Amino acid sequence: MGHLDEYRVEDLPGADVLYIPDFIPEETASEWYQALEQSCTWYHPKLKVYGKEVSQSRSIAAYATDPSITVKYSGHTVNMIYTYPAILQSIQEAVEERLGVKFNHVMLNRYENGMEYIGRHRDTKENRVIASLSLGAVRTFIFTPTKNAGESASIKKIPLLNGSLLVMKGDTQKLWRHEIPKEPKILDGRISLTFRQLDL
Ligand SMILES: O=C(O)CCC(=O)C(=O)O
Ligand SMILES: [Fe+2]
Repeated sequence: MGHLDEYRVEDLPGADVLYIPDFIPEETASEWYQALEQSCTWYHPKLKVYGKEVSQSRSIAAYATDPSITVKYSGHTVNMIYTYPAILQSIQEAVEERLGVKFNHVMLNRYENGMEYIGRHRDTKENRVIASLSLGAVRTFIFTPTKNAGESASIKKIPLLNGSLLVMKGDTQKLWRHEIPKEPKILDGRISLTFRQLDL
């Protein structure tokens, strides 16, 4: 991904993050948003939190290229679909072409408004590269360093624009956590497509 060096995000010691603000034009982003809202298998996962069943606020949809790929988190086995809708297939190909890497899984998140969020977390290191395409409302992505990121590391906020692409790779998951906090003033929806590489 050396051809994308100009998009490297500074001030994230030990991490390896690219941010392409204008990956696709806003008009395309709006078209894709509507198409995905219609064609994906959205649902609210039921998670087990401290032994209690709770419904996750943001909805998700998940696809994989190979039937051996399964994903589980917080006691929930993800409803994985092994046939991509045509629009999703072409989006994945566009991302693969731009980055020069292949993905075998995509997890989509739909945040109805600023009350829906994703808590601070790390994704598994199995995810060598995660590319996240943002459609819709601008939401703030926050990186928080773990102790191992070093003394100089501090919180970094990136407003993820409509049509932008954020790529996390290398030791990013090992040394940093990330989240999208609640922003109650935001009334519009956002969809993110997180393309991933899982081991078969
Ligand atoms: O919505 C996003 O951009 C981030 C989602 C995320 O961190 C995840 O799905 O692991
Ligand atoms: Fe994540």
